[in-house]
Formats: sequence, C-alpha cells, structure tokens
Amino acid sequence: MTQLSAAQNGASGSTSGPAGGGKTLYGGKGTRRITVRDIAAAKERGEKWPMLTAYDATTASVFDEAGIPVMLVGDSAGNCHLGYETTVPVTLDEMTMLSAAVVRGTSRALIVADLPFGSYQEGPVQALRSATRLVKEAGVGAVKLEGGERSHRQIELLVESGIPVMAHIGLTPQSVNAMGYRVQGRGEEAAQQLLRDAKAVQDAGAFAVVLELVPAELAGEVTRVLQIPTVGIGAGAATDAQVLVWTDMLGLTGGRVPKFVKQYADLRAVMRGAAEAFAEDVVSGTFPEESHSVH
Ligand SMILES: Nc1nc(=O)c2c([nH]1)NC[C@@H]1CN(c3ccc(C(=O)N[C@@H](CCC(=O)O)C(=O)O)cc3)CN21
Ligand SMILES: CC(C)C(=O)C(=O)O
Ligand SMILES: [Mg+2]
Repeated sequence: MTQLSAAQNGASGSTSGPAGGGKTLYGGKGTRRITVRDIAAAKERGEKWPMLTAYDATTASVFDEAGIPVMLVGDSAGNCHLGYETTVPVTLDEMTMLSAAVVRGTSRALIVADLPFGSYQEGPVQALRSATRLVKEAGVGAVKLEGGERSHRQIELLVESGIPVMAHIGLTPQSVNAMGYRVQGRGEEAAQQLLRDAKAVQDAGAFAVVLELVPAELAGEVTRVLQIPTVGIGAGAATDAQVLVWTDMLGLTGGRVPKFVKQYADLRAVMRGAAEAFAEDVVSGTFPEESHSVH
C-alpha cells in the first residue's frame, strides 16, 4: 500500500485529536488526513463546512492547498470531465482511475468517491465488491451512493465491512431516465418520503447525507432531525455543509449550469484568452523569445 492510501485509510498517523491536526475542518492548520470522525465532530460543534468535486490530481491539489476538507470524486465527472451527456454511462474503472488521481494530489482532504450507476444496484454484495475497489485501488476514505430507503441494505453492508458511506437523496441524477432533473420533496407526501429516506440512511450507518435540489425549509427540517451532517446542493442555507461541482463554481462548465450554482471565477474566459494569446504569439513569431530558447 502506498503511504497516501495508508493515510487515507487512517492506518498511519494519529486518528484522534482535532481535524487534520487543527481545530476546525476548514481553516485548521493540521496536515493529517481528515477522517469521518472529524466530520461527526464538526456537527457537534455546529460548524459548517465546504465540499467540492475534483476529478484530477492537479485541481485537487489546489483545493487541498485552499483547505477544502472534503472532496468528492463525483460521477459528475461523466458530464464535467469525460464528455458524456449525463452521469449514467460512467464506469467503475473510470471512477477508480479518477479517484486514484485525486488521492495522489491531496494530503489533507477526506476523499469520497461516487459509486457509479450499475455498480451497486444489484445488491449489497455488488456494492461491497465495487466499493472495495475504490478503497483498495484508489485509496479513497469513503464512498457515496444514491438512494434512501431503497439503498439501505447496501449502506449497511459497506459500513459493517469498514467502508464509510455518504448517502445521497432528493434528486438522484443516476435516475434521470426515470425522474428527470426535478425538485424533490415538494408537497406533504414527497416531504414525508424524503424524511423517511434521511432516517433510513442514518439508521443504516451513513456518516453524512447529500440533499440535492430539495426545498430549503425541508432541508432545514432534515438537518435538525438527523444526528449526521447534511450536505446541501440546491437545498438552501440550513444544511451542515455545501457542495458544488468545481467546474460550475469556477465558470468552466460549457453550456447551462443549474440555478443553485454561484460562480466564483470565469476560468473559461481566462483559459480561452490564454489559448488565443499563445496561438497569436506562435502565428506572429512572438513566441518563443530568446529566453525560452536553449543553445
Ligand atoms: N455540471 C453539473 N453540475 C451539477 O450540479 C451536476 C452535474 N453536472 N451532473 C450531476 C448532477 C446533476 N445535477 C443537476 C442537473 C440538472 C439540474 C437542473 O436542470 N435543475 C433546474 C431546476 C429544475 C427544477 O426547478 O425543477 C435548474 O434550472 O437549476 C439540477 C441538478 C447536479 N449535478
Ligand atoms: C452533485 C454531487 C453531490 C454529485 O453527486 C456529483 O458531483 O456527482
Ligand atoms: Mg454524483
């Protein structure tokens, strides 16, 4: 096992004490790998925390330097990194390769990898086989899977087997062909179902749960009722944590982005401008200069 994956599994270094050796998940100065126990402690302190997706080592290393405590190797890599239309075609081989790169690029963040569509729906044994690959081959510290009550047996077996699980309820994009991309939990019946899903994943042993595209008031109610942290995306301000897809947040995603996205930079314009400047320099003979040449 590499040093990195050993640390990711909590097999080396101290696993007690404050998060990453610091006092808080974000802004803590420590360098050891954050664990799911640090995440639980943050909820007890009432501390909010950020999560970003990452799909490659270079980007992940930037977010690690920024102090982002949890990174998700999301199957949004399908549409944000690999050029598919949706997350549905993403394979476990692809997730394993991308997750290994993100683990190699980081030293402090807890790395969570999405189990892709088709890698856990057959049942708990398939889920365990798939999650084991992400833990052993990529070195991630936790996995995420979609579904509430419908996935509780998978969550139970993974947790029993020593693999921390982040659940994901509300809008579950792997089911786009059945449910579309619509707000979930609107109306009394749907709200009760979301609450049942939230309790089911907590009872099954999940260490946190993503709430995607659910009304802010309902996300607040789930957050108050649960002992485990909620991670919101399009779920209002009351959740314990917030997650965004990194290419959306930095203005790199081509085409439409969901309305819950806040854009913190326009990397697409920066990269396009730089590529055009390079091209013009080459065409005009301005690059390379003497200083870029060897003799
Ligand atoms: N680039 C990107 N960002 C994401 O946040 C994201 C992905 N891809 N891929 C995986 C899932 C899919 N997600 C999605 C996809 C579409 C909508 C969407 O169309 N939302 C509508 C609102 C729909 C409604 O009001 O019912 C929107 O306009 O935001 C939302 C989340 C979130 N995830
Ligand atoms: C949107 C987040 C929660 C996700 O599942 C992904 O990026 O794949
Ligand atoms: Mg996902």
